[in-house]
Amino acid sequence: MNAQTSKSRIRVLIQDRERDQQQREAMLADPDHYILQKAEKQLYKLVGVNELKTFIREIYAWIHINRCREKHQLKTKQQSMHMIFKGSPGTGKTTAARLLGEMFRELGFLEKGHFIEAERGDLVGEYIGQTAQKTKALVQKAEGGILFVDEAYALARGGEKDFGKEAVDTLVKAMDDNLHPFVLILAGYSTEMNRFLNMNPGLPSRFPVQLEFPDFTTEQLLEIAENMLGEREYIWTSAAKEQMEKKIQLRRAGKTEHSFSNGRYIRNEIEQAIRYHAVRTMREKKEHDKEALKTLIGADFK
Ligand SMILES: Nc1ncnc2c1ncn2[C@@H]1O[C@H](COP(=O)(O)OP(=O)(O)OP(=O)(O)O)[C@@H](O)[C@H]1O
Repeated sequence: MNAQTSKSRIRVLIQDRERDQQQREAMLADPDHYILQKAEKQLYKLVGVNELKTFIREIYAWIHINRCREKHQLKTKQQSMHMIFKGSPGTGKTTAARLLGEMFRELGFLEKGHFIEAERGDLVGEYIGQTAQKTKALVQKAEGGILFVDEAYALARGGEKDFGKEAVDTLVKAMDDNLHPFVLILAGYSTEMNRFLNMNPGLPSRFPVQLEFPDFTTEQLLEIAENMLGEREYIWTSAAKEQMEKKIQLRRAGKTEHSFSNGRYIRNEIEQAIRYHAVRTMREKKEHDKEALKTLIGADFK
């Protein structure tokens, strides 16, 4: 490292330390406000998902006001936070669940806020007694955090005699256990989730929070793409954007319901374009200027 680089590195470290100190002071002065500001920054990065944004703001307000009420010796009561997320693939359900885990931890609603993702195979066993054991073990792992069950309706696949029913019953029992709190999120496509909830009349009322994650419009997908590029320090030309727009339209048209994977499709396309850009740039020149290193063109989205 030469003298100039080490000086600038030290400057960055000092700046980092000063920023940390400022953050600590802001946090100590008004913790709830600080956490809300931090969350707003993360929400700002999410495109669409208006129901989720409204819900998160409600949670902040509720927890904050509860703390104020406590100071005035007014009653506060815990609310059940188990949730249903409905939406197609790639509409942000997992992203939202992870974000909620982090926020619940910061707000003191959950002790750890960690995220455990499970599907039918993780909960359901093959012989009598195994399902309850497997499900309880997962719930234990999720204690203090989020248990996210994707494609939850798969638990009802085999009907009354299937072990999936035992998994649902075990989950329901664990949900009411206030001594070992966790947040259960059942996720999946809207139609299948509605059918699943209708088949289990005791379930809907146990999930007071039900959020819809609608498919993104083409404009929203382009905005997501632009954000992803920004995060990775890339930009794109208008021809590249047009090319991406065409690809989205074609892709969507060729897909049946639920098979278009929204944000995940965009992430894969961006990552592929970045690889194409690397090959093209390497082939074109030996010396690369900054502009060329960060600019994706139409051909990168071929
Ligand atoms: N609202 C959003 N704003 C920006 N990016 C998003 C948004 N929703 C999803 N993404 C991005 O799309 C990708 C897929 O999202 P995610 O895994 O959360 O979807 P999902 O609904 O859980 O999908 P699946 O049901 O198939 O598991 C991630 O890279 C994520 O960052």
